[in-house]
Amino acid sequence: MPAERITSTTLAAMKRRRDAIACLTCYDAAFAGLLESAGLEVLLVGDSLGMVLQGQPTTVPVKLEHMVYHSACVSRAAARSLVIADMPFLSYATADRALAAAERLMGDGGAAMVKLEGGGELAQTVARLTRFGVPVCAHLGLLPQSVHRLGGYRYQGRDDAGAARIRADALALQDAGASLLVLECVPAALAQALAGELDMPVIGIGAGSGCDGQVLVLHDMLGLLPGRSPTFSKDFAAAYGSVAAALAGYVAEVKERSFPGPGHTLY
Ligand SMILES: Nc1nc(=O)c2c([nH]1)NC[C@@H]1CN(c3ccc(C(=O)N[C@@H](CCC(=O)O)C(=O)O)cc3)CN21
Ligand SMILES: CC(C)C(=O)C(=O)O
Ligand SMILES: [Mg+2]
Repeated sequence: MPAERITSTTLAAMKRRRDAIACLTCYDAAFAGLLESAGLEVLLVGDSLGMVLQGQPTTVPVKLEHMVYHSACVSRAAARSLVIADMPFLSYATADRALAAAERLMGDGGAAMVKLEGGGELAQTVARLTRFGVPVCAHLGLLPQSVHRLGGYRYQGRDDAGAARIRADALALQDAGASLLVLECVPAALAQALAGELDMPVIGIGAGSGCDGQVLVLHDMLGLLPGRSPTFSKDFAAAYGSVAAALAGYVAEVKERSFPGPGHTLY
């Protein structure tokens, strides 16, 4: 009998038990099988695929079609893990567009949750999605789709005003119905405080070890992008010697909260 599917309810229970959530990005069926076997609870079909698979300079050129295709590849091979699909650039610029994008990502792509980048300005959109049965993961801190406004991939929430904005955004999105939060490139102290305050689990990337779980880009943690991976990432393939061992080592280090260590925590 197949094990029960992981949902946002499973992840909320893990948070309450202080059981760390292990997540990686995943873009195809072969890796989906390996990641699920290694014990990853969450597979994120990230729009990072634009940079990692397509060789684009940013995630901005990624299209809904691309996300639907890769979500379908991953979800076909994942029986138990929660498959989250990124909504690409501007595909959730209005609530109507977001509902149409969710229809494709879940209906054709087989995703069980969608993720969108932004704060309180998205509360109405998140409320509409969740009211119609679309589980939503929020994404705060460094927002790669806003790289042309931000001027680069830099840490966010480093001053009091920035930290207060991220906190207010997180509370607004949780109130609107978001059931998960990815916090990218914020100081570890801020991420730990938010994880303590919020009911929804907080999955960190470059946000220290005080989160409820961790996510990395698969190709970074497998050392497939030498010289092009962020400092907060770690080459688990170099540390463990094979793909399967790297995935198992990542899950173990996330669960025992030894990753990210001080060397992978910038602020
Ligand atoms: N391969 C890859 N890994 C990622 O983690 C990733 C992507 N691609 N594409 C989409 C976004 C972009 N991300 C990035 C990209 C670069 C940095 C970076 O170079 N950060 C600097 C810190 C800058 C600062 O000090 O504020 C670093 O040294 O890590 C961070 C996140 C995270 N995501
Ligand atoms: C880095 C994660 C959080 C992401 O959004 C992506 O891979 O696109
Ligand atoms: Mg993304």
